[in-house]
Amino acid sequence: MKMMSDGTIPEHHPHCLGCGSENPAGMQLRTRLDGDVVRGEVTFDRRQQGAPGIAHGGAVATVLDDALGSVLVVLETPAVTANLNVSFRAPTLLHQPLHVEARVVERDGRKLHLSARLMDEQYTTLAEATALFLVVDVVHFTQGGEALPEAWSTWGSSTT
Ligand SMILES: CCCCCCCC(=O)SCCNC(=O)CCNC(=O)[C@H](O)C(C)(C)COP(=O)(O)OP(=O)(O)OC[C@H]1O[C@@H](n2cnc3c(N)ncnc32)[C@H](O)[C@@H]1OP(=O)(O)O
Repeated sequence: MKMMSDGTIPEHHPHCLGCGSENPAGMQLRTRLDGDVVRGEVTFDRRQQGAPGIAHGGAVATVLDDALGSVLVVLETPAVTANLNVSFRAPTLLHQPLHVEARVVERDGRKLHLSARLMDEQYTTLAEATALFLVVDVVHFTQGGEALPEAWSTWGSSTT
């Protein structure tokens, strides 16, 4: 389970490499690796609307969680969100190209402390998240009762 050779992270649901599913709620978050930081772009539309013309906070949180999930590709470590804290700093407008970034803050055994930010075109912060991800065995994902993508068969095998 790795990123593409050009540093991009496959455009479909980024932490579901090879599963073929789309981003949650139809959001087209595209991510790539820039050094140790996952960067991406997203534009919200009416499907993610909360107040008129403004993205729903849950949609904003979803994009941040999705970007955080992409960090797992960088770490080559299966993990899940245990805790996600989102601060909404300014309204996130629909139909505007936005920037997202996510990174590792600290790793402490199974605990991955990650952070992410959503910014407007001028890189003003709209929302930011801190998260605790916990490393799991890939078997965790079989609880849904569905077959896992072939690309996941070696996911986590290079980590302790
Ligand atoms: C590629 C596939 C997708 C990748 C994921 C993308 C992001 C997602 O959307 S994941 C979906 C949402 N998340 C989930 O469904 C997770 C559901 N929760 C679980 O399965 C479990 O609670 C799980 C695995 C997180 C933790 O369970 P478990 O492995 O038994 O850990 P547990 O023993 O309870 O806790 C381990 C440590 O973490 C701490 N911890 C656990 N949960 C939390 C929490 N919510 N907040 C703070 N600390 C926590 C515990 O206190 C403990 O700390 P310590 O070792 O210091 O005592």
